[in-house]
Amino acid sequence: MQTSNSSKIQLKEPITREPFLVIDRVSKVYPTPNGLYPVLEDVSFTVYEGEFVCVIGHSGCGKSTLLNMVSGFNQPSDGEVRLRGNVITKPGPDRMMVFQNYALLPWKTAYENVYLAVKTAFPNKSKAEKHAIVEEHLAMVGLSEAAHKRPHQLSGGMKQRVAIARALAIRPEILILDEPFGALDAITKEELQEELLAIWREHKITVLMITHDIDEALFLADRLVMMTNGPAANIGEVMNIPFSRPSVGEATPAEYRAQIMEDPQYYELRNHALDFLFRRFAHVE
Ligand SMILES: Nc1ncnc2c1ncn2[C@@H]1O[C@H](COP(=O)(O)OP(=O)(O)OP(=O)(O)O)[C@@H](O)[C@H]1O
Repeated sequence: MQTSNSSKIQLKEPITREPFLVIDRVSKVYPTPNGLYPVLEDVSFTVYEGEFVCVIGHSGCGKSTLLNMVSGFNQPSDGEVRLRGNVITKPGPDRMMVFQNYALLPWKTAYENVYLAVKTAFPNKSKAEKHAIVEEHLAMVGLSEAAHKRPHQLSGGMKQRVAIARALAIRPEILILDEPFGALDAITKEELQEELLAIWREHKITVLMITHDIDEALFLADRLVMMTNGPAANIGEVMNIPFSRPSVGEATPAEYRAQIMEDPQYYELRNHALDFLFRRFAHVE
C-alpha cells in the first residue's frame, strides 16, 4: 500500500513506464455567493497506459471535478492535466466519458446512438466502415439483438451498455467513468463489472473510474486513489491492488471474482479502504 502519491508505485503489470495521463499540481476553486470555495488543492497523480484506476472518496470531495478536468469539461484554477504530454484544454474524442445517468438520446435507437458518435468522430469513414464499428461495439457489450430498441425499451443495465459501447466506439485513449454502475441493481452491476473487465483485458484500454463501492474497485482496478474530504481535498492514499488478473482463456471475470474473494488479502485491503473512509477521513456533515 502506498502512503504518499509522490512515492514510486510498483505496478504489477507495467505496460510502459512513460507517463500517460498526468494530473500535475492541480487546484480548483469555485466562486460561490459566500466567496471562493477551494475544492481540490495541489493534486498530483500519474496514470500509466493500460492501467485501470479507480477513485473513491466521500460525496462532495471533488471526484467529478477532477474527472471533468481530465475530460476537458472543466479547467483547473492552477496546475495542468496532460495526456501524452499535451495539456488538456477542452473535451476531445481521445477522452470519452460515461456517466451514471446514461446520457443517451431518447428518440434514437441503441444503434443510432452509437452511430451518431461514430459519425461525429470519423466523418471521413465510409458508411460501411461506420456500420461495422457500431456493430462491433454493440456486440462487445452483448447488445446486437437490442440494436434497434430505443432507450425507453431498454433496462438500466442495457442503457449503460449502450453508453459504454458508444464511448468505446470512438476508440478513445482513455475511458472516463463517473460512477457508471451506481444506479443499477446488484446483479446487473456485477454483470456489467465483469463485462467491463473482459473488455479491458482484451482491448487493454486505460480507464479512470469514480466509484463509491470498494468491492467494485478491488475487482476492477490496478490502483485505488483514495481522496481526503474537502474543502481543499487531495489524494490521501493510493492503494496498489495486487491481484493478477487471469488472461483471456484462463478464467472468466466471474471466476476471477470468486478467486479474489477467497483471498485473505482481499479483506485486508477492503478493511484498509473502509478504515480510510470511515475512520481516518470520516465524513462530518
Ligand atoms: N460549478 C460549481 N460551482 C460551485 N461549486 C461547485 C460546482 N461544481 C461542484 N461544486 C462543489 O464542489 C464540491 C465537489 O463537487 P464534485 O461534484 O466534484 O464532488 P464529488 O466528489 O464528485 O461528489 P459526489 O460523489 O456526490 O458526486 C461540492 O461541494 C460541490 O457542491
